[in-house]
Amino acid sequence: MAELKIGLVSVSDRASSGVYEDKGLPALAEWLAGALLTPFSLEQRLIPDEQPQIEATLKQLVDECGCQLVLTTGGTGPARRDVTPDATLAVADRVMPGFGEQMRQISLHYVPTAILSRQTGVIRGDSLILNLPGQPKSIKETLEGVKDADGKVVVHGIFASVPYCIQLLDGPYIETRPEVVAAFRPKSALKPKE
Ligand SMILES: Nc1ncnc2c1ncn2[C@@H]1O[C@H](COP(=O)(O)OP(=O)(O)OP(=O)(O)O)[C@@H](O)[C@H]1O
Ligand SMILES: Nc1nc2c(c(=O)[nH]1)N[C@H]1C(S)=C(S)[C@@H](COP(=O)(O)O)O[C@H]1N2
Repeated sequence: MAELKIGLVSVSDRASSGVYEDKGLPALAEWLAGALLTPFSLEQRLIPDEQPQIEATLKQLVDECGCQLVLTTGGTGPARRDVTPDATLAVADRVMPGFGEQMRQISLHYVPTAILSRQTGVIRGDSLILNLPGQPKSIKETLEGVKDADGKVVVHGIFASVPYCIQLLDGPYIETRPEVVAAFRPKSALKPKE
């Protein structure tokens, strides 16, 4: 089975031009390091809000680098230069609308403007591409979901569904730290204990 390779794309005019420091890529990498038990490698890109460049980056990460999962952050809103979902849909073979729906559900627990994010999820080839909002704190929020004071899950994070999705796309078997995010699979899809 191929090693798990994850592409990270931070889409930001200001971070990519040095106006401010990029916090998107470090937040994604840090969250994954804390959440995944399965070894993985990263391909990271910091690019401006330019649709052709976003499309080319997504294609490269999936088609050339072999990333089974690509997470983008930024550029999902309604502003004229927010084009990440448009680029994502342009390179998609199939749309996975549930990811965007679930992220907006989660984010409504944090900000009333959650509905302004056009974020989506798609499949290209055998890879899953997911758009997260640009606010660095929204990365943990959307991947992990909403928990109460005792750590009990109130709204499932989208990452709970990612390992099974990758498995259905014939990718590696991904295991997570349940205290961060529990990966859900039907019993029939669980790997037998060694
Ligand atoms: N890569 C990033 N690093 C640090 N902070 C970010 C980053 N991307 C977004 N933010 C923060 O989140 C806010 C909302 O993100 P959004 O993607 O809408 O950015 P923006 O206003 O389009 O600007 P830009 O593309 O120049 O980051 C930004 O105003 C900024 O405070
Ligand atoms: N979890 C979470 N989701 C969020 C936000 C946030 O702060 N946290 N910001 C919202 C806002 S204000 C906007 S405009 C949209 C789009 O943000 P983006 O353009 O940075 O992707 O995401 C929304 N979703």
